[in-house]
Amino acid sequence: MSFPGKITIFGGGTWATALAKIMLNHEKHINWYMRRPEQIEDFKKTGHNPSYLSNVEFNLDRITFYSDITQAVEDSDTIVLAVPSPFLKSHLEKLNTSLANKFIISAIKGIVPPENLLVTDYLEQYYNVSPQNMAIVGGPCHAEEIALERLTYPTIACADIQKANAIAQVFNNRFVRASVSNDVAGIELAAVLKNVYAIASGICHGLKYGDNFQAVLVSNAISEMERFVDIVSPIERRIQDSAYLGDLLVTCYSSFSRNRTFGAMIGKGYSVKAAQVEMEMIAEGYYGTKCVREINEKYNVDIPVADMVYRILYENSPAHLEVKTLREQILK
Ligand SMILES: NC(=O)c1ccc[n+]([C@@H]2O[C@H](COP(=O)([O-])OP(=O)(O)OC[C@H]3O[C@@H](n4cnc5c(N)ncnc54)[C@H](O)[C@@H]3O)[C@@H](O)[C@H]2O)c1
Ligand SMILES: O=P(O)(O)OC[C@H](O)CO
Repeated sequence: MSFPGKITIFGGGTWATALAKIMLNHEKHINWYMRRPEQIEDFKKTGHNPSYLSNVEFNLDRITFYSDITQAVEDSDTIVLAVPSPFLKSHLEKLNTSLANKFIISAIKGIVPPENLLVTDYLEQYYNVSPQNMAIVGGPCHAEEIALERLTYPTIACADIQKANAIAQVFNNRFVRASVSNDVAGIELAAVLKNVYAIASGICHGLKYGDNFQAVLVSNAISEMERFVDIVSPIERRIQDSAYLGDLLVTCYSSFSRNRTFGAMIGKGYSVKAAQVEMEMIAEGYYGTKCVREINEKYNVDIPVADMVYRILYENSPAHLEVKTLREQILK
C-alpha cells in the first residue's frame, strides 16, 4: 500500500463535506462515515449533503458511505477526523476495532472535554495511536470558501515531515496550497485559542464596538496566544505564520465564522443556551473556553481576554461590564 492508502472522512458536517471535496480532487474514491443513516440516504438521493454545503455536488460512484464506524475503520488506511471535538468521544466509543495501525489526520479544531486533551494526545493515550501516525490540519480555512473554490492555505503538521508532505500532496489542487510543519501541539492549541478569541470579537461586535477597537482586541489576542502556546508547548515557532495568526484573523473577522457569530449573539444579549439553539452549527470555542481555563490552572499564563470570555459564558457576568473593564484596564 502506498501512503496514505484508502482515505475515510469522519463526520457529516460542514468541514467534512469541504474535506471530501478536496480529497476527491486527488483521490479516485473515498470512504465517508456519517453518524446518521438517514443523512446518508438523503445524500444518495440528491448527490449532495442534505444538511451542510448542499451546493457542493458529488459523484456518488466515487464515494462509499458508512454509518457503521467499525466497518469504516476496518476498510481504511487513513482516517480524517472532522467531527466537533465535544462529540469525538461519543463517536469513538462505538468503535469495536483498533485505531493503532491507522494513520489519523485530525481536522478538528478543539480540545476533548472533560479530559482537556488535544485530539492527538487523546488518541495517543486512549487509542494507542503513535505520534508518527498522526497529522493535523490547521490554518485559516472556512469550509464555505472551499465550496466556492476560493484560494486557501491550510497547514499540515506531523511529527514525520515526510508524511506531512505526502498528505499536503493530497490536499493540493487549483484552489488549495498546503504547507507543512512539525508543530502539531502548537497549531492545535492555537486553533483552540482562536475560537475563544473569535467569541470575544463577536461579543464586542454585538456590543457595537467598531473595527478600530476590534483591531486592538485581536492584537492583544495574538500576544495572549503566543504567551500561552509558548509556555504550554515550548518549541521555536513564528506566531505570525498563517497556521497561528492567519487562523486567528479569519475566525475573528469572517462572516462565515461560527465562533464569532456565537459571540455576536451573546453581545446582543442572547443567553448561551439561546445562542446555541439558534445556531445550526457548533461553536467549539464555548467548550474550548472552559478547557483553556482549566489547563491554565496549571500554567498560570496571563490571558485576560480568554478569562473574560470564560466569565461571560460560564459565570453569567454581564458582557458590557466585562468588555468595559477589558478596554479600560487591559487593552493597549
Ligand atoms: N466549518 C469549517 O469551516 C471548519 C474549518 C476548519 C476546521 N473545522 C473543524 O471541523 C470540525 C467539525 O466542524 P464543522 O464546522 O464541520 O461542524 P458542523 O457544525 O458543520 O457539523 C456538526 C457535525 O456534528 C455532528 N453532530 C451534531 N450533534 C452531534 C451529537 N450530539 N453527537 C455527535 N455528532 C453530532 C453533526 O452530525 C455534524 O456532523 C470542528 O472541530 C471544527 O473546528 C471546521
Ligand atoms: O471561524 P470558525 O469559528 O467557523 O472556525 C472555522 C475554522 O477553524 C477557521 O479556520
